[in-house]
Amino acid sequence: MKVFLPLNIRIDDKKILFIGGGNIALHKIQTIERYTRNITIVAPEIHDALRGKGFELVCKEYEETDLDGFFLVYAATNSIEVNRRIKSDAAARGIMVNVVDNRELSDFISPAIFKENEMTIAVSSNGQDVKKAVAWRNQIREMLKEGRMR
Ligand SMILES: C[C@@]1(CC(=O)O)c2cc3[nH]c(cc4nc(cc5[nH]c(cc(n2)[C@H]1CCC(=O)O)[C@@](C)(CC(=O)O)[C@@H]5CCC(=O)O)C(CC(=O)O)=C4CCC(=O)O)c(CCC(=O)O)c3CC(=O)O
Ligand SMILES: NC(=O)C1=CN([C@@H]2O[C@H](COP(=O)(O)OP(=O)(O)OC[C@H]3O[C@@H](n4cnc5c(N)ncnc54)[C@H](O)[C@@H]3O)[C@@H](O)[C@H]2O)C=CC1
Repeated sequence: MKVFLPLNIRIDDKKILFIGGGNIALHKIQTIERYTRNITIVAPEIHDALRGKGFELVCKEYEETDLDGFFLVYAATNSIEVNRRIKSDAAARGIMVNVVDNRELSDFISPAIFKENEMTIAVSSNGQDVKKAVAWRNQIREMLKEGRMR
C-alpha cells in the first residue's frame, strides 16, 4: 500500500497546473484557491465557474510540454489513459502529480480541509476511505463552531 506523509508545502511562489477543467477540477480548485490563485488550467472544455477568477486558461488537449515550469500537477481529465500519460510524463520531469482517478499513481493526495484564517485542519485516510476523512473533518469543524475546541 502507498503511504502519504502530511506536509504543508509553500506554494505562493510556485505554479500549479490542472489538466482537465470539469467537475472534479472545480471542486479541488475551490479548496486550493483559498491558498493561491497561481493556477493554470489546460482542457478543451473548461467549467464556467472556473472562468473570470484570474486563473490562466488554456483551451486545448494536453501535450507533454504543458508541464514545463510547474511545481505541482493535477491530472483531472475524465480519461484514464490521458491521466496515466500525464503521470508518466511528469515523473520523467521530476514533477509531483495527483491523479484524481488513481491514488496508486498519485505522488500526493488531497486531504479534507477546514480553513479558518491562518488555521487549517486537514484530514486524510491515506487514500483509503474518503468518506471517513470528510466525516472526521466535518465533526472537527462542528466541535470548533460549538466552542468545544479553542
Ligand atoms: C485518494 C484521493 C485522491 C485525491 O483526489 O487526491 C481521492 C480519490 C477518490 N475519491 C473518490 C470519490 C469521492 N471523493 C469525494 C470528495 C473528496 N475526495 C477527496 C480526496 C481524495 N479522493 C483523496 C484521498 C483523501 C484521503 O486520504 O482520505 C477530498 C477529501 C479532498 C479533495 O478532493 O479536494 C474531497 C472532499 C472535499 C470536501 O468535502 O471538502 C466525493 C464526494 C464527497 O464525499 O463529498 C466522492 C464521491 C463519493 C461517493 O461516490 O459517494 C473516488 C471514487 C471515484 C469513483 O468511484 O468514481 C476516488 C478514487 C479512488 O479512490 O481511487
Ligand atoms: N478524486 C476525487 O475526489 C474523484 C475523482 N473522480 C474522477 O475524476 C475524473 C474527472 O471527472 P469530472 O471532473 O467529473 O469529469 P468532467 O467530464 O466534468 O471533466 C473532464 C475534463 O477533462 C477534460 N479533458 C478531457 N480530455 C482531455 C485531454 N486530452 N486533455 C486535457 N483535458 C481533457 C475535459 O475537457 C473536461 O474539462 C474521472 O475520471 C472520475 O473518475 C470522480 C469522483 C471523485
